[in-house]
Amino acid sequence: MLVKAPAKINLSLDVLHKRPDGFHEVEMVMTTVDLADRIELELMNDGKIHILSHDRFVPGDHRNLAYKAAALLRERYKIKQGVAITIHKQIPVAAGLAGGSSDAAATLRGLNQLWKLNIPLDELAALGAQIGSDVSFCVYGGTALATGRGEIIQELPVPPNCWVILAKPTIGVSTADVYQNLRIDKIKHPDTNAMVQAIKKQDYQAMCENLGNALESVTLKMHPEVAHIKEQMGRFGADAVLMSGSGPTVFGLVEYESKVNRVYNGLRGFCDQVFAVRLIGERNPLA
Ligand SMILES: C[C@@](CO)(OP(=O)(O)O)[C@H](O)COP(=O)(O)OP(=O)(O)OC[C@H]1O[C@@H](n2ccc(N)nc2=O)[C@H](O)[C@@H]1O
Ligand SMILES: Nc1ncnc2c1ncn2[C@@H]1O[C@H](COP(=O)(O)OP(=O)(O)O)[C@@H](O)[C@H]1O
Repeated sequence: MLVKAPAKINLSLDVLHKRPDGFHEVEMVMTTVDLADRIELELMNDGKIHILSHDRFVPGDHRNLAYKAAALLRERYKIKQGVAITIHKQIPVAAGLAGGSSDAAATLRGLNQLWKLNIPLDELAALGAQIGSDVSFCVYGGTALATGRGEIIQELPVPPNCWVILAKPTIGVSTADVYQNLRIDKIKHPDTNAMVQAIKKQDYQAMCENLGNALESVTLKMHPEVAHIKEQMGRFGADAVLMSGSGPTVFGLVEYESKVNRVYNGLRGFCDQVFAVRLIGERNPLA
C-alpha cells in the first residue's frame, strides 16, 4: 500500500505560556502543501517492524516516527504481524515542515486499513498525539486551528488558492532547542483570530498580512541565514514571507503563477532545497 504524507506549514503560530509538563501551550493555523513523502507499507510475517529509506538523515530504527506509529498500533491492538515501511523522502528533514510527523500519521492511516482495525479518525489522531505534538494534525491534514500543545484540532476551510515557495537552508533545527530558547515575556504575538477570519472570508490579502510566528525571532537569532533567505524571498517578489514552525524553512506565498518562477529561480541561487508547490489545504484521503 502507498500512502501520501504531505508537509505542513504554519500560517500563524502563537505561544501562550509554558505548561507544568514542560510543553508550551500554542495556537496555530496549519495547512498542508503539495510536497509529500510517500510511505510504502508491506505486511510481513516475521513480527518485526522494518524501516527502509535512502535518505541518510532518516533514522532506520525505533527512533523513526513511522516505526513508533506501527509499534503503537501493534501494542495497542495486539497485532502479531510485522510490517516493512519504506519511506520515499521528499520533505527536507528537521525543517519545520513536519516530515517525520506526517510519515507517522500516514503509517497510522495506512495500517488502520491494512490491519482492518477500523479506528475512527479522531481516535487515530489521539493515538498520534502520543508520538508527537504535530502528528494529530497530520492524521487529518487539510487546514486547522491547533491548540493545546498542538494536538487539539479544529478543522478550518481550505485557504484561498495560491503557490507556496519553500526554501530550506542547509542547517537543521531542533524544535526542542527553539522552544527552550524562547523568552515568553519577549514574544510578539501574531493575531491568530485574524488569520482564521481571513481564511473563512477567503481573503488572500488579509491572509498575507496576518502571517506570524512567535518562534521566528528565536531561530533567526540562532541562524542569521534564515533572515537573509526571508529578505531575498521578499526581494524576488513573494507576496508575504514567514518561517515555518521552528524552522529553518522559509515559505513565501505567491498568488499569480506568472511570478512563481522569478521567486523560485531567485532563491535557487543561494539555497539547495527550494520547492514551488501549491497550497493544498484539503483533508487527506483516509489512506
Ligand atoms: C514547532 C512545531 C509547529 O508546528 O513544529 P515543527 O517546527 O517541529 O515542525 C510544533 O509545535 C512541534 O511539534 P513536534 O515536532 O511534533 O514536537 P514534539 O516532538 O511533540 O516535541 C519536541 C519538543 O518540542 C518542545 N515542544 C513541542 C511542542 C509544544 N507545544 N511545546 C514544546 O515545548 C518540547 O521540548 C518537546 O520535547
Ligand atoms: N520519518 C522521519 N522522517 C524524518 N525525520 C525523522 C523521522 N522519524 C524521526 N525523525 C527524526 O525527527 C527529527 C525531526 O524531523 P522532522 O519531522 O523532519 O522535522 P520537524 O519536526 O522540524 O518538522 C529529525 O531530526 C529525525 O532525526
